[in-house]
Amino acid sequence: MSKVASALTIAGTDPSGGAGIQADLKVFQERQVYGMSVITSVVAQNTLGVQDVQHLPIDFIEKQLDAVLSDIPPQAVKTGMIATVEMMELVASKLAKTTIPYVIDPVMIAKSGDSLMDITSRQVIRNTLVPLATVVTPNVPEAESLVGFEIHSNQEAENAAKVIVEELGAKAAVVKGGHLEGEATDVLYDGSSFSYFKADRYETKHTHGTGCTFSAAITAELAKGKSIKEAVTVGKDFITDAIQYPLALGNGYGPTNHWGYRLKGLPQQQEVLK
Ligand SMILES: Nc1ncnc2c1ncn2[C@@H]1O[C@H](COP(=O)(O)OP(=O)(O)O)[C@@H](O)[C@H]1O
Ligand SMILES: Cc1ncc(COP(=O)(O)O)c(N)n1
Repeated sequence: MSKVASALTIAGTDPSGGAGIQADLKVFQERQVYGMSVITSVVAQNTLGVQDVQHLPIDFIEKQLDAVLSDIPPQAVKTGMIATVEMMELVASKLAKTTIPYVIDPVMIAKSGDSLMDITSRQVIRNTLVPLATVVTPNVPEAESLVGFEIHSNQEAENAAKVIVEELGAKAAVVKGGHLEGEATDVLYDGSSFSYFKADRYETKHTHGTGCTFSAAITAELAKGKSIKEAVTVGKDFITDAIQYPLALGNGYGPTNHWGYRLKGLPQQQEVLK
């Protein structure tokens, strides 16, 4: 009997399937990792935006965490949408008792512009969850919020990654360049050196869930025992293929293609822009 690695995502939902828990579980499966999930908030959203959010009661989130952690301890954990201070404190108290590799995607605002984390929590995440992280994967606005200065270049992204590690206490940080100009370049700092992960930038509006997909792939690789640098390399390839072979679903910012990597080498699909 072969033993499969397992990974846990603690996040909000996306009934349209492109982001949040639904995206994470698809990516875990694609990376041959057994996926588990704890839901923090139920979100009524689609490719057009967020229509409504219901946070689950804190004691019920705790019951879900205890149910999973006491029965099938994962080899890696990721958090996505953790909207409130209470939720951050709960998750931090559980993860502080473990040594499981932990990826934080500090989800703050959806691609549609809707807020997924309240303003106070954006400050509190720095002191609660970030110090526990193996890797933090902020996009540019999230990194700016974490470090308190603006990022317009790869050099400023490097500075931000360094602050997240050396001042906020994460083991490593990848500042993603999806929101910058030019190539889609992400900067990793692991406490000793910087690594650059570069890909062509594709002209597409189907970027709903890119951050979730990237961080879930990194989590899956850490669960399999890969190093941080190896995991980010796989995550970058995985998200690039997921963006490169879009599905053209929905009427807004469509989801990425979570099996895009299987199409590697084929001509890029034609987008059907609606
Ligand atoms: N248009 C694009 N073409 C290629 N890669 C992209 C594109 N947009 C984002 N990426 C990549 O997707 C990943 C997620 O980045 P980003 O979109 O910035 O995150 P988020 O979803 O958190 O805003 C990063 O590796 C980034 O470089
Ligand atoms: C529940 C949930 N979590 C995260 C995102 C962010 O998605 P993106 O990766 O497009 O910023 C989202 N829209 N919904």
